[in-house]
Amino acid sequence: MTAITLDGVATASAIKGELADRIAALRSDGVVPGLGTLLVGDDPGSRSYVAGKHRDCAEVGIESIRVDLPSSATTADVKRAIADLNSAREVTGYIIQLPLPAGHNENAMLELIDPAKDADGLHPTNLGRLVLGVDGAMDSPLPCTPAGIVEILRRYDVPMQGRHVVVVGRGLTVGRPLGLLFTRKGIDATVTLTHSRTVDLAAEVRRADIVVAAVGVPHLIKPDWIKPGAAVLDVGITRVHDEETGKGKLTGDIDPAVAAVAGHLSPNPGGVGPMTRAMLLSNVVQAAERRLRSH
Ligand SMILES: Nc1nc(=O)c2c([nH]1)NC[C@@H]1CN(c3ccc(C(=O)N[C@@H](CCC(=O)O)C(=O)O)cc3)C=[N+]21
Repeated sequence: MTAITLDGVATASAIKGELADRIAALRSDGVVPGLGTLLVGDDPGSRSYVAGKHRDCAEVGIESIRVDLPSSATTADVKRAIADLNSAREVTGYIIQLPLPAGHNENAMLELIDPAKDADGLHPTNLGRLVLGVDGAMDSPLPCTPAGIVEILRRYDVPMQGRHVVVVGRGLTVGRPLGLLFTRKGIDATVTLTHSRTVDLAAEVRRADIVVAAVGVPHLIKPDWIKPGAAVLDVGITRVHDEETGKGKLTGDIDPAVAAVAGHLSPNPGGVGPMTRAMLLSNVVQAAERRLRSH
C-alpha cells in the first residue's frame, strides 16, 4: 500500500480558479484587491517566498505592492512602513514577512497591523477572534498554514470529526493556531499539541489519525510511529545540501518511508506550501469583500 498524495499544487490551483471569479466580481463593484508585502533584510529564502506571493497575485488578478527595507532598517523604519501600509488605499491586505531580522520584536510589529488588513491572521485581535469563534462564525482571517491544512483535508474527504490529531510543534504560525482550528465546532477533532519537551513523541504520534509535523527537524517522523492509514501532513522546511546534485534542496519533517504506512501524505514541496499561499490569497479576497460590504 502506498499513501494517497495530498496534492497541494492541484488543490491550490482549484482554489485560485474559484478566487478569480470573486476577484472579477469585486473589480466590477469598484474594489481592486491589493496585497502588500513588507520584507526586511536580504535572506534569500524570504526573498523567494515574497516573490512567489507576488506571482500568485498576478495569476489571479490581485494587485501587489512590495515594500522592501534593507537589513540595516531600524525598528522605527519598520513601524513607519507598517503605518504607511495601514493607510495605503490600494493595499486591502498585507503581510510582514517573518522572521524579521534579529533585533526587531516580531510580536510588537504584528500588533501594529490594522486587523482589517491582516492577511496572515496573525494580529492578536484576529488570533483572539480565532479563540472566541469556536463556532467558526467570526468573519476574521485565519492563519494561512492552518487554514490550508484543514482545507486540503476537507477537499480530499479525510474525516476530521472526532478524530485524533497530533500536532508536532507549537509555533505561532502553525501548531498553536492549528489546535484551535481543528477543535472548532463543525471540524470537531480532538487535538494533542506536542513540542520539544514532550516526553514520548513516538507514543503520541502512534495514536494519531491525522499527524501534522511543523518543527523543521528533517525526517523526524518515522514510519513505525504512524498508525496504518493515518493522514500525514509535512509542514517543516529545512534547507539541506544535496550531495548528489551539489545544490540546496528542501527537506521536510516526515521520513519518506512513511508513504508505505500512511493513508494520505502531503508531499514537501508540493503540499502544504502551495496551500498556505492559496489561503493568503483567500484572506486578501475576503478582506476586500468585507471592505465592499462596509461601504
Ligand atoms: N508573515 C509570514 N507569513 C507566512 O505565511 C510565512 C512567513 N511569514 N514566513 C515564512 C513562512 C514560510 N512560508 C511558506 C509558504 C509557501 C511555501 C511554498 O509554497 N513552498 C513550495 C516550495 C518553494 C521552494 O521550492 O522554495 C512548496 O512547498 O511546494 C513555503 C513556505 C510562509 N511563511
